[in-house]
Amino acid sequence: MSADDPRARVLIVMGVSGSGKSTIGERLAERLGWAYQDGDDFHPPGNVAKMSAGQPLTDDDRWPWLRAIAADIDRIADSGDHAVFGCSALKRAYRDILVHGRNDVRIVYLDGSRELIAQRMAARKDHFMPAGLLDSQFATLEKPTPDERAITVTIDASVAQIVDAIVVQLPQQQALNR
Ligand SMILES: Nc1ncnc2c1ncn2[C@@H]1O[C@H](COP(=O)(O)OP(=O)(O)OP(=O)(O)O)[C@@H](O)[C@H]1O
Ligand SMILES: O=C(O)[C@H](O)[C@@H](O)[C@H](O)[C@H](O)CO
Repeated sequence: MSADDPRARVLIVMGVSGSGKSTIGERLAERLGWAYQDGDDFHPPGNVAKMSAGQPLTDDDRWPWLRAIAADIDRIADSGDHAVFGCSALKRAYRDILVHGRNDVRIVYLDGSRELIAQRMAARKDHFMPAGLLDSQFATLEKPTPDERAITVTIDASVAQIVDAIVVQLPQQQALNR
């Protein structure tokens, strides 16, 4: 990111299920003094029921969900507020709905191996998402391309190290704003 970039108002922390979106997103928001919003809270009940039953979502299941998140991102950024959103945003077309050309909305990609994420999901309790959906999450994933100017961090590190790695990649002035 160059120094003349406008300051981001919204960061979208993306990645497959179990990559750490909620964990990292909450800590990053706390560090920046911003609100945290979880994309899972925008799913219609039918989507959650489907995933809980071990069925992957289709594009058609995801479009209305993504549009609802995009509307909330616009509301927050347009009002001059800030937030971190945790949202899988697995495909480029999904991210295009969320970002739609805004340069005050930036992507943070949590990059990790299937093995590490499967281990973390196996250890996780009280979550609707079955570990059996991880293969379909990876099959659907389109990693951000350079033109998306995403901040990419490896998740094979402590939560504090990952948050630090994100913050140092934010424009300098913003990183100091905490
Ligand atoms: N850096 C880390 N080191 C160790 N454990 C981690 C790390 N990041 C996340 N975890 C753990 O991995 C599990 C998955 O993390 P989390 O629930 O935040 O992922 P998620 O991407 O939000 O998942 P989902 O999309 O399914 O809601 C949790 O049990 C969390 O405590
Ligand atoms: O697009 C999707 O398939 C969904 O967003 C999933 O990724 C879940 O919402 C989440 O990751 C489970 O907790």
